[in-house]
Amino acid sequence: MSTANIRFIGGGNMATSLIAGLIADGYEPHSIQVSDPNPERRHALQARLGVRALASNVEALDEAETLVLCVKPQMAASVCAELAPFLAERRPLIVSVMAGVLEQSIQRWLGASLPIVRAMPNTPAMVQTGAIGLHASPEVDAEGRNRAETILRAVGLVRWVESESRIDAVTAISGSGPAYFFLLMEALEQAAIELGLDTETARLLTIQTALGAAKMAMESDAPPARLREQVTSPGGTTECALKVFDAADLRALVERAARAAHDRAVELSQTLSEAP
Ligand SMILES: NC(=O)C1=CN([C@@H]2O[C@H](COP(=O)(O)OP(=O)(O)OC[C@H]3O[C@@H](n4cnc5c(N)ncnc54)[C@H](O)[C@@H]3O)[C@@H](O)[C@H]2O)C=CC1
Ligand SMILES: O=C(O)[C@@H]1CCC=N1
Repeated sequence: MSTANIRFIGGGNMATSLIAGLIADGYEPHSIQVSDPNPERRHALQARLGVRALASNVEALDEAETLVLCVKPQMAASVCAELAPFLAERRPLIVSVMAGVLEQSIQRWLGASLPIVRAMPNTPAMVQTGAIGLHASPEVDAEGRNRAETILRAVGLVRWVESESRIDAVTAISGSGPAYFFLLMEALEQAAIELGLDTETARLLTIQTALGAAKMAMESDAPPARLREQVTSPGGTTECALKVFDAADLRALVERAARAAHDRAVELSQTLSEAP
């Protein structure tokens, strides 16, 4: 099995991030095809990334070895029903990045127990710094697991999870996670402006600080708590700021936010598994 001929159904934000990351890793644009009903999306994908973008999902399947489902969860049932007659014989490996869509639901809509890998990537895949959780249905053989892992590893760090339900936890942490960090960046940038820095300086210092903290956390043997302590001089400035976060119980707030994302993924799984 090769990783060649990857087909994407749905060419929105997540597909664009994955395709951009794959091309940056050396995948040939002509080995990738994508379908999307939105002509602007198709134009952007073709112009920016050089991949073939089609209006028809069925036409995009042409010579598919790996099929990546990148539509919104609410579109999953109708898209699978449309593709079903064209997949049963070919049996490509199906990779679904859809949040809250169960492997069994996809198989039911496709009318066949095709091999499904659920992947939960995030948009930093675009810059090959994605964080990706994977789970394989029992139909996926070693080659299929290897292929999915090879494709996703091209765009970031990959971790397999043992049970499918853990994909909902991955969704809440790394799938949605970039938005949490972007929110913090927005807030810090705004605070910098309030404190008198010009807009460009506020943005650059904020982004570089986030990058530096992430790089240090990744490269250091010390856990984040220790790295935080190294910044926090007794009686100094950081201590004052952290006291404000503690008073608002930031940790509990973060846990509640992650749980809300997780619970929404579970809710989607349940609702969509009951869809006809
Ligand atoms: N955006 C993110 O950070 C992440 C998204 N995901 C998952 O990726 C999937 C896509 O999300 P986004 O890319 O953010 O959404 P999006 O709205 O940017 O992209 C969805 C694309 O599907 C297209 N589409 C609509 N109907 C279609 C059809 N019948 N056939 C083919 N394409 C169709 C739309 O035109 C749109 O371009 C979702 O299931 C989401 O749960 C997973 C991880 C992270
Ligand atoms: O917000 C969402 O539902 C998708 C899944 C993870 C990130 N974006």
